Amino acid sequence: MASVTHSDSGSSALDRFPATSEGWRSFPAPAKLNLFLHVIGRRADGYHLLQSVFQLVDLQDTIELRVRGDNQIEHYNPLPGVDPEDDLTVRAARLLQSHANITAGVDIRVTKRIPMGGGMGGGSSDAATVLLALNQLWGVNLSRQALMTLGLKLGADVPFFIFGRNAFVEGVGEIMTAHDTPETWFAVLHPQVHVSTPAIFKDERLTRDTPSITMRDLNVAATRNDLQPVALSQQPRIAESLKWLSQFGPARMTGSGSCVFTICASQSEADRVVSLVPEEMTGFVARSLQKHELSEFAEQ
Ligand SMILES: C[C@@](CO)(OP(=O)(O)O)[C@H](O)COP(=O)(O)OP(=O)(O)OC[C@H]1O[C@@H](n2ccc(N)nc2=O)[C@H](O)[C@@H]1O
Ligand SMILES: Nc1ncnc2c1ncn2[C@@H]1O[C@H](COP(=O)(O)OP(=O)(O)O)[C@@H](O)[C@H]1O
Repeated sequence: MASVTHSDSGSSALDRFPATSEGWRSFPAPAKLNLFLHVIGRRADGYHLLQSVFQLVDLQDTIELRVRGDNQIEHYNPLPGVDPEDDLTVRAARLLQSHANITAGVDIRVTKRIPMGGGMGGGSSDAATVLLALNQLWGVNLSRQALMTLGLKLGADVPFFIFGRNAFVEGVGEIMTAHDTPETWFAVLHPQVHVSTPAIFKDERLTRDTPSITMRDLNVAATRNDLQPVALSQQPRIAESLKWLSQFGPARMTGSGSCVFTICASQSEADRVVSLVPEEMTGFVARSLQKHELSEFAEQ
């Protein structure tokens, strides 16, 4: 185990994220879209075997961190409805602290922009950013693979954000193959409903036997989101958003919902779609990213 003090200096990876006079550094936590999501089986422990392409997008939360000399972990601005001890940022910091026997602590502030429970991986991305940033700030220097294994304990989407590149994802979310995707603009609708991921996976109507595909044969047009029919039946407002967005092109849900998206030919087309969104819905434009900005915070 690393013997660590808060070595918040001398690391070139941190230079792009300078500290304020009060010692805070700001780090991005990008969202993801699932370009498709197939459920191909179920493990003995009930977790589902998935195949999906995960796409990083430029909608981001901001995580501010300030290393402490004592071992306390303090969340400065808890999210409404989330106990600070349940917040994935706090859980990520505690997990790394105990895993690596760290004697330092950290103060945490989160600025939320990614819709919660929207299937865009916000909580998982926040956790991944904390793991990546503290890997540097606390001088832990875990490898990318070790951080991904640790991150999986927090949630199935966390390893992807630590991997840091668009990927064909398999297993329960831990098997990753880099998959380059074209520069794309997305129009995204948030139906303002929260979908419970466990409730979707538990639903007996869920398709769990989609045939496995290989990345080489991947034809995104021939794919789907197997969680979508169940989410639509649980939350009719998702169906309304999907119907509205489908006027502009093929639209589908991301993850376990509730956000839905369509691919646009250009930024101006995405802007146009979002400008037409009716008042009772919320829409935004998202641009594809090729890489997580913190990807060099863990060694290969
Ligand atoms: C469906 C996906 C696809 O990206 O995303 P989201 O919509 O949540 O972003 C993920 O696999 C979700 O990941 P995440 O939100 O981290 O889920 P977790 O906290 O790990 O799991 C919540 C619950 O969902 C079920 N679950 C999750 C993942 C999986 N492969 N099989 C499952 O059966 C389990 O019942 C688990 O207890
Ligand atoms: N930092 C966090 N950001 C968002 N949600 C969090 C966070 N920490 C814990 N959660 C919990 O995780 C739930 C799902 O979060 P989120 O990642 O936003 O959705 P999804 O898994 O659909 O992408 C939230 O409703 C909330 O209770």
